[in-house]
Amino acid sequence: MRGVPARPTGSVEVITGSMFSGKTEELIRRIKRAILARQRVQAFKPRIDDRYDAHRIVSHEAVSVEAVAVGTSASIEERVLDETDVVAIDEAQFFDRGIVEVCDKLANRGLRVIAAGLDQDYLGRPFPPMPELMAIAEEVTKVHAVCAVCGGPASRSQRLIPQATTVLVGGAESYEARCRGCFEPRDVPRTEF
Ligand SMILES: Nc1ncnc2c1ncn2[C@@H]1O[C@H](COP(=O)(O)OP(=O)(O)O)[C@@H](O)[C@H]1O
Ligand SMILES: Cc1cn([C@H]2C[C@H](O)[C@@H](COP(=O)(O)O)O2)c(=O)[nH]c1=O
Ligand SMILES: [Zn+2]
Repeated sequence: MRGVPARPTGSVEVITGSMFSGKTEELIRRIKRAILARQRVQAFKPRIDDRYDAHRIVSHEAVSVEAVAVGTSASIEERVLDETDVVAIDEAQFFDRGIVEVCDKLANRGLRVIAAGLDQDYLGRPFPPMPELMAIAEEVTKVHAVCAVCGGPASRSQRLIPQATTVLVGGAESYEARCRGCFEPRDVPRTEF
């Protein structure tokens, strides 16, 4: 019987949630499983995120994998090799809007694209370009941290220092995970705005 012509089916998977929710751990888990399945994986991170290591994706628990740090979504597209099966991207919220089209194109070429990133900023607003990335994804996984105040499931990132720019790279010294009830989006002193 003549079957459907063999054509690799690509896809976009998004892993999202607040800070400390395990997005990077889940991304690394998927990367490791793909490598075990002998798939060729390329991992990328935004150059701006130099918190733990410039050339590795590193979780808050210090689990890490090798990655290429790039400045723009176009650099990801340029660097993807013909033989690559899986493209993994961490901190996708730090990329320009072009990341949506790049992920879409790669998936249309038959690649599996896995992108992890924050869904909300420190004020609880959708963090572009994550909403658009989630819209074009085949699969969205929302993970939760533990609320630093009440111990419930946390969906928000509470900024602890008075800085009112959307982008502020940092870890536990500047942010904690909070649930909806404990989140105080206006905790930053107004004079600092
Ligand atoms: N409030 C918290 N809730 C859950 N995990 C936390 C919390 N604070 C620190 N962690 C640690 O962070 C790890 C998750 O790190 P990571 O995958 O880098 O998260 P994300 O990428 O979502 O910021 C957890 O395994 C845990 O050890
Ligand atoms: C809420 C929020 C976070 N950031 C920064 C802080 C960290 O550098 C990353 C998130 O890292 P994680 O792997 O999810 O822990 O984003 C920011 O710049 N602006 C914000 O509003
Ligand atoms: Zn709470």
